Amino acid sequence: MTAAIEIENLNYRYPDAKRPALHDVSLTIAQGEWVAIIGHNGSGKSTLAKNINGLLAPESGRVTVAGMPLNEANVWKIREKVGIVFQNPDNQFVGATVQDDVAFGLENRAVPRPEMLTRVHDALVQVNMLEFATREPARLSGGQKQRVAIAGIIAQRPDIIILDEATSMLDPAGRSEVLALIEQLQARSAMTVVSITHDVDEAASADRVVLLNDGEIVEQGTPAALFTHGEELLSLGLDVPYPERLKAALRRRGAKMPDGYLDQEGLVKYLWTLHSTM
Ligand SMILES: Nc1ncnc2c1ncn2[C@@H]1O[C@H](COP(=O)(O)OP(=O)(O)OP(=O)(O)O)[C@@H](O)[C@H]1O
Repeated sequence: MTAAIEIENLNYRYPDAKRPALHDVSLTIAQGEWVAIIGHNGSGKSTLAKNINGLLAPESGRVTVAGMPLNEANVWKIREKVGIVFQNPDNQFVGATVQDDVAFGLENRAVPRPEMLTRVHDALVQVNMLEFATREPARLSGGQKQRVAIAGIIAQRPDIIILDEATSMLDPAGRSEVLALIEQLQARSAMTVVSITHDVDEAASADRVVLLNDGEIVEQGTPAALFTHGEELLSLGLDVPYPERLKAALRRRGAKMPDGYLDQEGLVKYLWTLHSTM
């Protein structure tokens, strides 16, 4: 299977910066995979995303997206394959209504009107926002706004969706709405998802987590493998998922807790077994 994204020995330095923002980064992301990129502020996450869709050009190294080498000749074709959802839902709206907004990217690409209507309808169904089609985006909740932003992207049928801190400005309800949607999209349409995030709970939903520190990949693996190194993550200024924090707190109070990573469901099951042996 061809990789969705292949990054080989990528180096990037901002003009006049003393240190490179990315140093010798190599990363292959399979089609249909969900990879979360985590790291403290300034570790290079956004710079990496901008190197994937050609907003920045590497100093050295190679980036291949959907089988195409990223270069001046391919950059526009590649941007059609990669949709990015940004952090602030309020900065992403251009349409007066939800449906206009979702149609905007298609109008720009001169998609014929009947096809455009079908795609807008389908995208709104997928994000469960069809009943809001004629509403003003400004009046929606944060989670709903991000779902509309995602509809605008999926209407364009990209192969890859990058979430650049897309849930960080949302309240917990909005965050879970958007995460549930991403999980569905990935499962149903085998879309490749790259989520750049500070939110370890979002990272815990991914297939693989990549940890960046000072522009380098310092660790990667399944969320279960990575989050068992809770202490190390904390030392890098990162949080650990709630079940791991609860586990550590219970251990401090003398409860016997398993060593391996537990997601929320696993922790609940384990707590029941503790309860039934008390
Ligand atoms: N436009 C710029 N010009 C110069 N240096 C920059 C620029 N943008 C980012 N940097 C620097 O590059 C490094 C990586 O920044 P980047 O924004 O990629 O990190 P990040 O992990 O996305 O951070 P955050 O979580 O705060 O968004 C940092 O040292 C940052 O100060």
